[in-house]
Parts: sequence; structure tokens; C-alpha cells
Amino acid sequence: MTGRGDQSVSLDLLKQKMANFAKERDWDQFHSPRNLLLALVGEVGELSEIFQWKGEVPKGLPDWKEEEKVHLGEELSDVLLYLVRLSDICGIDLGKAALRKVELNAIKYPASSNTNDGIAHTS
Ligand SMILES: Nc1ccn([C@H]2C[C@H](O)[C@@H](COP(=O)(O)OP(=O)(O)OP(=O)(O)O)O2)c(=O)n1
Repeated sequence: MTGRGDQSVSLDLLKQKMANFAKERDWDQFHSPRNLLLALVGEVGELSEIFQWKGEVPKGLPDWKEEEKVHLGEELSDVLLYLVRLSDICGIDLGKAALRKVELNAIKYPASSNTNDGIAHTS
């Protein structure tokens, strides 16, 4: 494993690493918006398979084997990496866009509207 320990990982670092990865393999030609979107959806499918047929699972996944958690981390990473790459190729600053969206969400769903019934009020 080549993890970065306690260091925080920025979207910018992941963007740069994906750009280098593609460049070194001459894969920029394959990393078109549509191809990346399809790859992303495929990885979401692989992520879903991990939870498929398990029913609801408790937070923190206390009963999962270590290898299952490692696998989950890999599939979550594939989704993130393709999302970061897709955003980059489309010229979207994902970090900025996500922060803006969090702000928009807070306006749309003010904390005072929380009825504590566990149901998201979407209209
Ligand atoms: N043209 C490609 C192919 C792969 N990757 C990178 C991004 C993903 O993080 C990972 C995806 O690799 P695989 O297609 O081999 O998918 P998996 O790792 O999920 O393997 P498998 O489908 O065998 O489980 O590699 C990429 O950037 N561009």
C-alpha cells in the first residue's frame, strides 16, 4: 500500500495524479467525457454489488471482514477517481462546485426546517 498516512488528500492532488496516469500511458485519447462517465457508472455498479443482497448494514460495518472493507475502499476510490477525472476533463473545478452546492443545499433546506422525523423533505 502506498497510502499517505495522516496527510490530507486534496481533490487537486487526485486530479494531478489521474492526469499523470493518463499521460504516461497515452490514455488521454480514451479519457473523453462520455467514456469517463460510462466508466464512472460502471464503477458505481461494482460498488453497489458489494452491498447487494446484504440488506441494511450497520454504520461502521462492524461485522465486515478486513478484506471486504479494503475492497469497499477500492471501489469507492474508483468512483471518486473517475469523478475527479471527468470533472477535470470537462473543465469543472469540482471542489469549488461542491462547496457552492453545499451552500445551495443549506439555503434550500434551512436547519430550522428540520422536523426530526428522519424523512428528507424535498419539496
Ligand atoms: N482507461 C482507464 C482504465 C483504468 N483507469 C483507472 C481508474 C480506476 O481507478 C481504475 C479502474 O481500473 P479497472 O477498469 O481495471 O477497474 P477495477 O480496478 O475495478 O478492476 P475490476 O473491474 O477487474 O474489478 O483504473 C483509468 O483511469 N483509465
